[in-house]
Amino acid sequence: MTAPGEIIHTGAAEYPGLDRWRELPLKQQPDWRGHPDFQSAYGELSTNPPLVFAGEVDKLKNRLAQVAEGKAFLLQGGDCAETFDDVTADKISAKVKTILQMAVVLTYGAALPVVKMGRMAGQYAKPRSSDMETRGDITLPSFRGEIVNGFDFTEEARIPDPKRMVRAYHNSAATLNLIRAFTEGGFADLRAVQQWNKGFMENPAHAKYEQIAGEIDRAVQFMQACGADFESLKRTEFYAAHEALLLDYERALTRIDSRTGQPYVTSGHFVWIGERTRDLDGAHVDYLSRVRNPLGVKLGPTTKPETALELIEKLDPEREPGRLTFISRMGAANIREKLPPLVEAVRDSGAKVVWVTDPMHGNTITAKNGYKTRRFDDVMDEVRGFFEVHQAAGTYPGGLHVEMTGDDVAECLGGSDVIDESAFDGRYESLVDPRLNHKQSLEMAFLVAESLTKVS
Ligand SMILES: O=C[C@H](O)[C@H](O)COP(=O)(O)O
Ligand SMILES: C=C(OP(=O)(O)O)C(=O)O
Repeated sequence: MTAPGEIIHTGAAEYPGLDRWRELPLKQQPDWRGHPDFQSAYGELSTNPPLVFAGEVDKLKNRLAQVAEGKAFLLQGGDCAETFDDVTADKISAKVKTILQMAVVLTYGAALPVVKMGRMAGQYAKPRSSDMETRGDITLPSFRGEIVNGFDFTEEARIPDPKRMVRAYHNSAATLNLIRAFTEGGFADLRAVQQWNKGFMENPAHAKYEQIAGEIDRAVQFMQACGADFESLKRTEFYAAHEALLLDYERALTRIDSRTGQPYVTSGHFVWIGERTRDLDGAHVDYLSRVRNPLGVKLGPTTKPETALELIEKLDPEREPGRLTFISRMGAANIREKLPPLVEAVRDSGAKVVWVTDPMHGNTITAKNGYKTRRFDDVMDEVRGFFEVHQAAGTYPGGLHVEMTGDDVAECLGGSDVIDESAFDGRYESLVDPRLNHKQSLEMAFLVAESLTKVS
């Protein structure tokens, strides 16, 4: 049996310091190192092929360096928690389609390239506020994402099972394969994406976006008339991102890049550290400081300016362009007060990070009928606050990070095609946090495009 923290030699990449995290406080993990299947699952992941290639990861870092310079915009979107059952062509294509649609609208608004990234192909681990969940008089371990345990409220389902990491790996591979096929194989054709957006405009609830939708349409027609190379516009880059929460999984999928001799997390192109695990002396910050991927860190309302600066020091000591993205998730009520000191401190330090807004996680409420939800108006208010703060500080609002889906779910309240609480029964599918549905996601893109048109 392996003691917690013991280094397991199963072929996983060896690199000086890479295993230092094992000696540090490690939050939000299942207690499964003694499970009879742990070693074999870890071993299998350690020798499986990487899901992404380090060269692609470097390319993304270059794209993010452009964002940090204010020359591109970043869109990160996808599920709160991916599920194994949702690894289907329909669900994946709906998500990719929605992100591409949003990206076209944002590209027009920003008049800049949009870096497209899914919370996809790896977003299987969830941090929880509480280790236990109680329903009636039964208390069981919390659901921690399908990479760890099952959602069903039974004792058996909630036992962490390391074999789930292997299933998550294979599901991520299948998802990534389809994303690559879609985005390389013609699905991303700008003209097709524009046709999908026309479908959105047919709903009278969206008439207020007519002007900007018409402008985009004319721009596409103009490009066509000028003989623009639509062949090259049939393909697009699309990157995979997830929270690097489960360090056994991330460690097992770390590989040494044969070109540079440097370690990369190969479970996705971009990984982020969550609000609950970003302790300066914790295992997550240490581990991710040692891999070469571009990294995100979530910053909630309790973040102090000096913490943001120390995170830069730890995660990006070389000040490498595109290395670090700060994803603020303050809540609509806080952003105008809490974000400015952070943005100003980072600006004054001379460090260049990408600033992204996550307008979801600070705006969670419980609906009267018990569902976890978010109001579309609060989400949009936080986005507006984000732009205002950056405008006042003379810094660049670099992107959006949203929990969304391509399906017609009812999880967040509001939007022009209004969702109210009565729609939750039957159309609420998320296993953890509420997502914007397809229409709400596009509506957000139109609203952000309007703000960007004013900024640019
Ligand atoms: O997605 C984020 C977190 O996992 C989630 O907000 C935690 O939710 P909880 O407070 O229900 O545990
Ligand atoms: C858990 C998440 O966010 P945060 O760390 O900001 O709470 C998330 O993005 O899934």
